This record gives sequence, C-alpha cells and structure tokens, in this order.
Amino acid sequence: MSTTVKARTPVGGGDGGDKPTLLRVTDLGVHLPTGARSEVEAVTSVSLHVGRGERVGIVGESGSGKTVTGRAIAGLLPTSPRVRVRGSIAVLGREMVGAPPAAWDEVRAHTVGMIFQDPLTYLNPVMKIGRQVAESISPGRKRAGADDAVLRFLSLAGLENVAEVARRFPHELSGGMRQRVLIAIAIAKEPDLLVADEPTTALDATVQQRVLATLDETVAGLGTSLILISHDIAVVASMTDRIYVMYAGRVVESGTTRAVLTTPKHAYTQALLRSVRSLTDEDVELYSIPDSLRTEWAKEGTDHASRGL
Ligand SMILES: Nc1ncnc2c1ncn2[C@@H]1O[C@H](COP(=O)(O)OP(=O)(O)OP(=O)(O)O)[C@@H](O)[C@H]1O
Repeated sequence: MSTTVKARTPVGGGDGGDKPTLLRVTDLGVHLPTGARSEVEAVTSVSLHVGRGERVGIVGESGSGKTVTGRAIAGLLPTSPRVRVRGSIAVLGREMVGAPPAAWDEVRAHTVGMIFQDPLTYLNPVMKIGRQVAESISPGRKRAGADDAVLRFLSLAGLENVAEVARRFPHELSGGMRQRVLIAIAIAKEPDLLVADEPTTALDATVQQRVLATLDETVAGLGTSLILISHDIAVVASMTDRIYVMYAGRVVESGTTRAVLTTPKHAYTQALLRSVRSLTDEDVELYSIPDSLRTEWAKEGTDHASRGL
C-alpha cells in the first residue's frame, strides 16, 4: 500500500445518475493496427459516463484497454486510417466518433484535458516551463495577464517558488515537479474533464502521495470532473466516486467505489483486490473495509495467480 490520500466520500446517489452528464461513452470499440495485415481489438463494447464534478476510476491490469479508452475519450488515438473506432463518445451531448480533427481540437482546448504518465515525453525539452503553461492558457485570459496566470496555475498544481520554476527547462526539474507541471498545463485550459492516465506511476511512493493529494485538491477546487486511470486499485479507490474495472478490453464490473471495494461481484475484481494488498489496519480504515471482508480476504490469501486468473 502506497497511498495515504484520505478515502473519498462518494458524491450524490452513487451511480452518477444524479449529476448532469458531461461524458457518455456507449458501446465503444477500438481496433488498432499491429502490423501490415494484423490488428487488435483493444477495446470492446465499453460504456461509461461521467457527471459534472464527478470522479471516476478506470482500473485493470496492463493491456486491459484503459489507456486506449482514455485516449479515445480525449481524441488522442493514433491518427492512422487503420484505427477504427465504433460506438459513441458524446461530450456535452456532442457526438465525437467520426468528428473531424478540428472538432477534437476544440474539445481538447476547452472541455477535455489529459495528463500522462511520462512528463518528459509530453513536455517540450527546449521551451521554458512558463511558456509551456502560457501556451495552454486561453487567449482571452492571456490578455488579462499571462504571467500572473502562469504562476497561479503552477501554484495550483502544488509547485513552490513558481517564478523560478517558470524560468526553468523540463530537465532542470525533478520527476514529481514535472508531473505537477503537466497538471498545471492541463488545468490552465480549465477543462470540464481531466483524464489522468497513471499520473503518478513513474514516481516514488512519497512523491506519488503528494502529487495525488495535489490532483485531488486541484480538481476539487476547480470543480473539474476526473477520470483516473490506474492499474493500482488503491490509488483509484482513494480518489474516485465510481469505478469501472476493465479486463481484456471490456468493462467487467462497475459501481460505486465503496460497493466495488467491499462487495466485488466479478471474479477478476476480487482477484485484483486480493493481488494489490495484504490488508493493513490503515487500509481498512482508509477504505472503510468491513471486518468480515477483511477476514474473508485473509483466509483466501493474496496470490490470485495460483487461482489461474
Ligand atoms: N498504439 C497501439 N498500437 C497497437 N496496439 C496497441 C496500441 N496501444 C495499445 N495497444 C494494444 O491495445 C491493448 C490495450 O492496451 P492499453 O494500453 O489500453 O492497456 P492498458 O490497460 O492501458 O495497459 P497499461 O497499464 O500497460 O498501459 C493491448 O493489447 C495493447 O497491446
């Protein structure tokens, strides 16, 4: 267990149905080319929704289709004509499957932002941090004082000495600072929805906790909806209202975070929960796990591989 972020109290009635829908994905399928004549169906029949201000987790093991789902939602799948997307991705009611690149540019400029795992891949190595944040700020706000806004977003993303940070290049910052810069760049667009794909996986445990806490506070402060993608169910659990569990390209279980954690129905979810932890007292308190379930898990052991899953 690596996180000490406080357990999140679910919002509303739990299934998100009481929140105005910001994003509705229906029966999403994504085929990606893997060679000259081969392809993989990376995502099959995925349906999910996110309400305004809601936080949703997508969890599953490596290769289960989380990233492809997140990239599809942000319109960031590879651009090859051999990439086939079917089903529906409705952003604020607007259908985006089959939409032209300009429509996706507009959605990414105002509505959907994405934070990736590896900041160095996404930051421009030869551009100062301040300018990279400034380029994310909408033109109207820029006129109102670009420098102040840059410093404000860097500060909102949990960075200190922001004037100094703004003058630096990406390689002059630590991994945790770079990840915070990515958060600043993403929130500078003031999106309605942030898709954070394994935002802290590359960081060590202590930095991970701090960056997660910052992400938590930032989206709460701005009222931004969040899709948090992680292989680590503990990270997702502590930050989200609802969870979708993916396995082999499909959603195999979904529900409120509490329900999925305490009464997982699908064998894969049960295995995922067993595999991520030997429960400590802190976990039990953090996730409000009932004693009965703790005892049951303890009896079953933690090695899901031996169960052939
Ligand atoms: N650009 C790509 N081209 C071809 N196949 C891809 C591409 N990206 C992902 N895939 C395949 O799509 C499937 C789903 O991958 P995806 O990256 O979404 O999984 P994931 O759950 O995010 O895993 P991880 O946690 O390792 O990132 C896998 O079979 C993967 O090999």
